[in-house]
Amino acid sequence: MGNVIFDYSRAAGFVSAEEMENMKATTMCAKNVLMDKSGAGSDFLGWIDLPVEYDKEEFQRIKMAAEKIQNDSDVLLVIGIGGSYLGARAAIEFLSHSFYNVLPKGKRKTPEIYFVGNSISSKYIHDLKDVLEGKDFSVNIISKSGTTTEPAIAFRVFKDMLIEKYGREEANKRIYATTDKARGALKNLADEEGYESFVVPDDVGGRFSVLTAVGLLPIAVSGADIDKLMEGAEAARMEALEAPYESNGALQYAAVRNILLRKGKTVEIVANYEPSLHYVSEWWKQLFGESEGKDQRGIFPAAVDLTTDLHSMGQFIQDGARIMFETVLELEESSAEILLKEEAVDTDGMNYLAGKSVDFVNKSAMNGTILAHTDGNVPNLMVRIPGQDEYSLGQLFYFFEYACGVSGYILGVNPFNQPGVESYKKNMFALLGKPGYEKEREELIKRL
Ligand SMILES: O=P(O)(O)OC[C@H]1O[C@H](O)[C@H](O)[C@@H](O)[C@@H]1O
Repeated sequence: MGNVIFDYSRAAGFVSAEEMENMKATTMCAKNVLMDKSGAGSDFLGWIDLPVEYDKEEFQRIKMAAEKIQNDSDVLLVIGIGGSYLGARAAIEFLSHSFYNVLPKGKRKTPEIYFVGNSISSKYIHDLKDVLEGKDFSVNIISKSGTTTEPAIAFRVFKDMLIEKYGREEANKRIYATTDKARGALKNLADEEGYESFVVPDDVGGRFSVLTAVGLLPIAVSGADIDKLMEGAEAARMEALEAPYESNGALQYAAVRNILLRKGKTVEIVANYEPSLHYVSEWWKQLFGESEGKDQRGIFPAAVDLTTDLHSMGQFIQDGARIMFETVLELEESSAEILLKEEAVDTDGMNYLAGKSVDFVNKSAMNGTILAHTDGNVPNLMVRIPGQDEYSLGQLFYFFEYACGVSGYILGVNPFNQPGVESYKKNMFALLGKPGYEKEREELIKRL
């Protein structure tokens, strides 16, 4: 089985071997701070050992719950936001059929899976209720704090719908709560109602939680092999912890992005050439955005889907303000082969591609774009993903998490908190009239 590879050879004109060597001491120091647990946010480092020290008993329960949901539900609703949402969605979209939810029965043996509670859209909730009509469904409510507004609202709606359909007792058997092991509103409710519960460990922050029950239960319901996912993460952990700087992809990625930042490259664009990687990019954006964007510092994490966005954002990347570098997620081998045929009349001028595969065209577009962007002064980094499978994805998740921890310490921030997220919440609570926010409400209303 192949390994996820970090390759910055295409950025050689922007990052020299000497600069990399000069960054070694800083990077190794950041790594040591991470491993010694001596840095800021060190209460949240449980993710480092997850691939080897996860709760095996709970892992079995996750598999059993997934099997029950597969057997008694046409649909699973996954309710969560941020780190309680993006990892599962990234994995399911990457590992499943591109049209998973609409495949005819027989072609898909596992339930349809919909994500809700990741916005406050009435229309979205309303329309999802229509989808559920006449279908058996279960709910996985995921919230570490148990008090996040978006999932709490969605949970109210769909819990009601479950109770109406099945009665309270049966509804409670169809609700799976993933939350804090001992505290919080959701934990209390789960205990009172007897929902099957899974744990978000205290020392694992939301954006680092994909390899806990937060990600694993929905991923298992989709039919993906969560053992292989953990094995991939374990392999990447071994490399991240043990390989020397010169051959350690995660450390090198952390070093290169900080070298580029110090040269004024304040935006990193993750680019993929496969639609099924779209949510991996979204997951990556939260990981790096919440970890590094603080104290008026950080690299702004952006993402494009290519070649789609070459017809929209491509102009800016090639030719706009020179503030960015690009990290290409390259899927080494497509999981499907489509061959182009020769047509009798070559109206569209595409006959020169007859006999070639669509993936050959995609890879040529990718290689051409990398050279064009590099020529346009956008340093290009590559992360090679060996295959569209669980083992590769487990590696990819861990690779980015580890690089993120090290990179945050190089930057000099606490990579494991997110104080800035509270500001909008305070204003929203005040405007909603939440008890305790009366004074803030008065002030805000004057400003509106
Ligand atoms: O799991 P929860 O407590 O509901 O949190 C869900 C998300 O919302 C918060 O506002 C944080 O910014 C995220 O880091 C977190 O992943």
